[in-house]
Amino acid sequence: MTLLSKTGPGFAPAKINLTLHVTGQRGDGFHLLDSIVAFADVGDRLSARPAPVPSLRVHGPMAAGVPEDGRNLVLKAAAAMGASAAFTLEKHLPAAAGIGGGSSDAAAALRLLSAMTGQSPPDHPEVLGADIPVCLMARAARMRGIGEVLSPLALPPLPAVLVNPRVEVPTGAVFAGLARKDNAPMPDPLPTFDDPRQAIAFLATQRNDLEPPARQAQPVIDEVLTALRALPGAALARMSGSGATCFALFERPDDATEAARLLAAAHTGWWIAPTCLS
Ligand SMILES: C[C@@](CO)(OP(=O)(O)O)[C@H](O)COP(=O)(O)OP(=O)(O)OC[C@H]1O[C@@H](n2ccc(N)nc2=O)[C@H](O)[C@@H]1O
Ligand SMILES: Nc1ncnc2c1ncn2[C@@H]1O[C@H](COP(=O)(O)OP(=O)(O)O)[C@@H](O)[C@H]1O
Repeated sequence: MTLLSKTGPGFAPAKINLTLHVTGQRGDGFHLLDSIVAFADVGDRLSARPAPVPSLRVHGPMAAGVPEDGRNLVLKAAAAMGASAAFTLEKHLPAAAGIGGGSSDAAAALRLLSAMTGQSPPDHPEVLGADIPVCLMARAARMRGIGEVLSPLALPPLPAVLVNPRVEVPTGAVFAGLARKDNAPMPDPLPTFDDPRQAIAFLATQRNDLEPPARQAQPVIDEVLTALRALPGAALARMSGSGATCFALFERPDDATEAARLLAAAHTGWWIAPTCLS
């Protein structure tokens, strides 16, 4: 299990798509989305110090396989700002997992460089990655367009358990596996939620359209969803983003903590994090 406190511009929280409707496709192949996005209190930690040449060192429990060269979104973000720093990234989130780890790291780099240089982040961060605008905002939002159209959303804090079965799912391949690209959007405006129970009841009527193609590519996602649905107090279980990370929502934080403990005992190879989404 992993647990981190949520503070500072270098904190790169996990992004969770509580819903993810694919409503169309642009001429350039990118898909139009309608998604409720929330952020966890688990995440990576990025630090930066001024340096004449950009560099990156990655360490931490999920560092294996994460590139330290120009392929890393942290260095791509620095290049987009025309700024230089020596970065250290403490990696706690699994990569290629549907929780925007790389995007959240890139957003943290933009925040840190902005504070360091006084420059504003780029006007179109979606050019770096569709999830980067919402990760720059790092608070609950309705996300539309390909990810660049954002409206802040008031969500009650939602106790949750995140689970990744340690298989990587490439985002582009999951979009390519969609049977339909013109699915219905969410209602507009969205309802308001006074408490977790109301929010969960609404979310249960919505979808993640990427779930069927991701489950086809990685059947272990079915096993994760079944295990989450069997947990005491789990009110809703669903996949985030293009997978394979799934989440269960609870009405009470203690139930999420206990559920994560039970699951970690039964599945020692899975990445499991109790959290609160907001
Ligand atoms: C699906 C989502 C939902 O939040 O999350 P993840 O599964 O990545 O966490 C995001 O839209 C992913 O955003 P991000 O991971 O930044 O994607 P990008 O690097 O921009 O694009 C990777 C590939 O995904 C496809 N893509 C991505 C976003 C989008 N709106 N339409 C697409 O078709 C494209 O094939 C693109 O080449
Ligand atoms: N800082 C980073 N952390 C993790 N992966 C990164 C990072 N920068 C670039 N990548 C590359 O981006 C790919 C997608 O990673 P990630 O953003 O974690 O996935 P997802 O978009 O599914 O949430 C990985 O396969 C990895 O090679």
